[in-house]
Amino acid sequence: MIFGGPGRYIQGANVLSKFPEYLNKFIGKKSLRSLIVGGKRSLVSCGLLMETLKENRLEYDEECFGGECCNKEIDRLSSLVSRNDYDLIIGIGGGKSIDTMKLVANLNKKPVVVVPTIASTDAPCSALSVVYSETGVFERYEFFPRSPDLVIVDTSVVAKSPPRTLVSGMGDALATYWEARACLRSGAINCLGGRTSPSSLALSRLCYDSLIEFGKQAFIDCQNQTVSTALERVVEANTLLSGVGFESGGLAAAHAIHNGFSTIPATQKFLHGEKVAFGTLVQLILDQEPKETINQVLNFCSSVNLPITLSQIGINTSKNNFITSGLRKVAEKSMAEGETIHNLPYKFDRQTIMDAILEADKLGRMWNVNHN
Ligand SMILES: NC(=O)c1ccc[n+]([C@@H]2O[C@H](COP(=O)([O-])OP(=O)(O)OC[C@H]3O[C@@H](n4cnc5c(N)ncnc54)[C@H](O)[C@@H]3O)[C@@H](O)[C@H]2O)c1
Ligand SMILES: [Zn+2]
Repeated sequence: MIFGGPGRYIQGANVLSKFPEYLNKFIGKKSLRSLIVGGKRSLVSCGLLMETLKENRLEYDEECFGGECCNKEIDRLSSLVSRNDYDLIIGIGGGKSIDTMKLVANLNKKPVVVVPTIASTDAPCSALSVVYSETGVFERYEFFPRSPDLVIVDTSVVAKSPPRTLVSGMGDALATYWEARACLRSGAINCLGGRTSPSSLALSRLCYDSLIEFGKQAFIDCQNQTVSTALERVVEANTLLSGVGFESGGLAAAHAIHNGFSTIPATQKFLHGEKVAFGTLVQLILDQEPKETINQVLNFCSSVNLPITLSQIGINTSKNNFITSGLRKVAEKSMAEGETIHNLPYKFDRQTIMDAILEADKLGRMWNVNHN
């Protein structure tokens, strides 16, 4: 088995004020010239980071992220790094800018510090990036020899982020235990090239249990911009536990179904974790999980507004040609060679996957009718 994790993971309210101290302690250099890259809103939300760098006379340049982790953006930022020979790369924001900067840092053999400003995915801790086309269609996973050197999550920044992004992170984290368990059962190879470790399964389970126990309260606390125990526990679940859990545990159907949905343009305005949540439901159906488990997941999703039907991820099954051609495209993409759906302990044909997607939608619609 192979188990991996970030060099150091730091989480708490206002931890960004100690950024120089952490750099010194964990990156091991006193004077560094950094490139900071993030989206406009994430750069604004990290004012404390910039102030602290200035106070400590640490040089940095800021660059705005273009919005997609695609070859064009990777090349643009990579040439900026090689032209200026920065000592350190700081990727801030959501999953896309973080993935881009992990990739850029690895291409240029520079240390990378990740500062998530939203707890929307488990991208911060992993040693891989997900690359898309310029129009947002999933292309490939890029794997690196090392995990990020440092991940710093300031929960006072996350508490002020849009609650929908925290919820999306819960959707991404919801899949982790079920996917890792499938990999352990099938003996699949995890994202690091080894077998799933029991430790990663235990962390994935803690991730799932944290969501069930604290998810709804964390959602309320984020709406009130309050750093609370529930928020801390969910940020840890979304970022650290899910990150280590999926990477050392392995991915399976939930993420493959998500990648399948990337072929449907109407789903692209929905966040990664929102589609992964629906993919989790599909995997539970493929896994023939008992009704109680499926109901627990449906109940959790609806308590935090995670999608449980196709229409909640933008697909109108009665109006467009989803049933006649879209559904087949989703199933085909999710079954492409190398896709993580093949990590399930049994083999499926395309029809079974199409049926499972429709069954998940049916259960979700019934749940909404009976509980709203
Ligand atoms: N590498 C991995 O291990 C891994 C794991 C999971 C997901 N991912 C990838 O992550 C990506 C999805 O990430 P995402 O859901 O975070 O989307 P995203 O990166 O597009 O971010 C969502 C939105 O939040 C905004 N945002 C960021 N910080 C903000 C703040 N403080 N306040 C307000 N808005 C803010 C961003 O500008 C963006 O518009 C996908 O490409 C997915 O494949 C990668
Ligand atoms: Zn994910």
